[in-house]
Amino acid sequence: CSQVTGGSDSGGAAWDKLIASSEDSKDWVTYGGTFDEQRFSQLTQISDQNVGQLGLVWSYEFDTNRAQETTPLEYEGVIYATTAWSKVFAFEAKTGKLLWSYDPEVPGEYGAKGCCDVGNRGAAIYDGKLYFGAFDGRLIALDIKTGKPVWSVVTVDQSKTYTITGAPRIVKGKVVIGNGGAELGARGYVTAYDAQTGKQVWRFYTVPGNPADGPDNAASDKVLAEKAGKTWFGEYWKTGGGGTVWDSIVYDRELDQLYLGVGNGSPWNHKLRSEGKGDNLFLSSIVALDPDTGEYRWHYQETPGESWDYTATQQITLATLDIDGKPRKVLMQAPKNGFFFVIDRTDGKLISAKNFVDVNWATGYDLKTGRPIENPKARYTDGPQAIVPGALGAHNWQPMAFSPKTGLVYIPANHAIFAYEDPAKFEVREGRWNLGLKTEGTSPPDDPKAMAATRKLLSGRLVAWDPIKQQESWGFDYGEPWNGGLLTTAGNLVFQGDTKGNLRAFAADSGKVLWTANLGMPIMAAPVTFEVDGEQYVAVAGGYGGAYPLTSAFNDNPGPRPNGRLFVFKLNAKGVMPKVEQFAVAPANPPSETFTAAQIAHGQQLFERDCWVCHGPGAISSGVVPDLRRAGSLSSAEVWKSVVIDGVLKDRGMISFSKYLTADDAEALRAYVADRARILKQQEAGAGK
Ligand SMILES: O=C(O)c1cc(C(=O)O)c2c(n1)C(=O)C(=O)c1cc(C(=O)O)[nH]c1-2
Ligand SMILES: [Ca+2]
Repeated sequence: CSQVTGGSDSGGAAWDKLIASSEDSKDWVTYGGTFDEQRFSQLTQISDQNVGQLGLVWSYEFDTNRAQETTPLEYEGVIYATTAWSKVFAFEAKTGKLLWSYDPEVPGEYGAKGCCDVGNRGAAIYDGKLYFGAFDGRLIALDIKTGKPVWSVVTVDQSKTYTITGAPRIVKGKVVIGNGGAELGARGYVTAYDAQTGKQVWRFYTVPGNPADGPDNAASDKVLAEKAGKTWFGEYWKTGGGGTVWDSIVYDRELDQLYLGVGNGSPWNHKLRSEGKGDNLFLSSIVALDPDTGEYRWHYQETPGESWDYTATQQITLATLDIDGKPRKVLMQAPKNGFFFVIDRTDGKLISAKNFVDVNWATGYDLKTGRPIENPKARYTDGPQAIVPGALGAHNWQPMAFSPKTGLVYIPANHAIFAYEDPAKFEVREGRWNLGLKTEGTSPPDDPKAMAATRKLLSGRLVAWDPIKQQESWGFDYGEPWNGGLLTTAGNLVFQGDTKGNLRAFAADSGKVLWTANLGMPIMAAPVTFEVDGEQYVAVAGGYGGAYPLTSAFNDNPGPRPNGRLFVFKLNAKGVMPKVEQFAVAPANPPSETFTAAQIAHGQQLFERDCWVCHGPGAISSGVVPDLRRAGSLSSAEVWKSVVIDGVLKDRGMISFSKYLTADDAEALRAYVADRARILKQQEAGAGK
């Protein structure tokens, strides 16, 4: 195995400078560390011999307790970190001194447009500027020295439910950015802008639009007309079709090619999206483009006719692997659907695919056709099905890492099942979730024994995967899914954080745990490493949120959550871990009044339609947003209505639902949550609390 190096890039002096610093492991200048997104550092000062002496240099408390997903960048002694709500901070790496910060002031109500919290995964550095996407769809360029805005463009139709959570990528003088929104209804695309001016260069739509509207006048017109259009049926455009590129965008310098990781269908349910017919290109695909023009080169579709939120947006890693005695230029991906893909990046042909976790939707891949061999029941067309991996994915946005030294890929894997069922009726609800699934009647059971049995089906694992043999080399188990992203180094190390706040260093070859520090809060983000003045540092952001905490009733800690923090380590540093405030959990707060059974039942139906996606199934929250069973507002019909109908908390993301709910509906919701609070109170009393 070897790193991807060389290539004949022609992007001018600034581009050459970025390439040079990306290849020098001293700085961490791109999202994935290098252009090949291996998240492998050549630095060896911190190694398997001395990692036990790693200590805290400094930490910095951010001003938000929402999802912290950032991969910080480090360039010439300065760390640049993004936070939830798309804020940016610049620190002197050695001391933690804040040099500047920038808040794009994303309107709080925009939070309700996100499927999966208001996180931001990172920024891009180029030619004296720092580029990042704001949650409300803006792409912003800051002066890297001062943090002052240089230009800003709106990349989406802000009247719709588009969001940006992913990092922009730099390609030869252009900034490329995608967007998210396919749970609510979106048509995916990426856009390239001139890095100097913010002027649009090209746009590529990943799925066809409404044929009645004619071509888009975009780089994708030809391939959508000639190839993709034929694979769609019905009135898919009513919900946009999906295919959002919300995370991975990778530039291949050897082949001068851009790869997009394309997302799930909108709605999820293939039957409702496309009459159950057709592959629906380019959903759940990796698409290769000409980076100069945005024109299509090839694609490989991982999940044809996607129906489970199986995105192919997950990290795309480039490498050269020796396969059957021949060096092959490959890309590797461990997408949501649970199979590890090795793909020839010269032509998009599937080389191998093997499941890296338990899966039941398919038994394998036919290497001749490149298609999955599906379990005939997986499409839930004849009744509900419990499918694994579920919508959370066997692997989500948490970055994986590849060490050319060990030849292993380190995957932060989830084991999480999901029940899919056709709805009785599907009506598009503009601005809200449009999955095309039955969500009513899917709340978790109250019986603690049944809850415990379900909880057992959820776990996580660090999988050290051999991509040539397509088998696990070693693994490390976690009791919960949603653990942190990965970093690997030439010092034979792998770093990963977990949901319990433990940051560990493992021996990259054997998996032996060599060092652990507890940061006092869950860690989802990936660590990075860099060198300043001859000393190697490791940095990672702590903080919880994102898709799993919001939509799961099985979080081990109901919150409220402390603010996220950036932590920086080096050898022999003696900094004391900050005392992270652990908030007391408020007791259940059922109001004394009684509600009718009809009210409660109606409220449950509405909750299971509109509320669970943030406040948790059965109103059991992760504490990332409030646990309503414990909320003060529950005691007062008036206060409750002021929130749900009048939108008094819209600046915190809790918009007015007056478009979707009447005042009577809001009161029914209060009745349901009150009932949930009453049950929680009984459980608390039973537990002697
Ligand atoms: O379909 C989409 O457009 C879209 C967007 C995003 C996003 O932008 O964060 C996520 C997802 N899907 C998704 O399926 C998912 O599991 C997910 C997790 C997260 C997160 O930040 O924790 N975002 C997203
Ligand atoms: Ca999605």
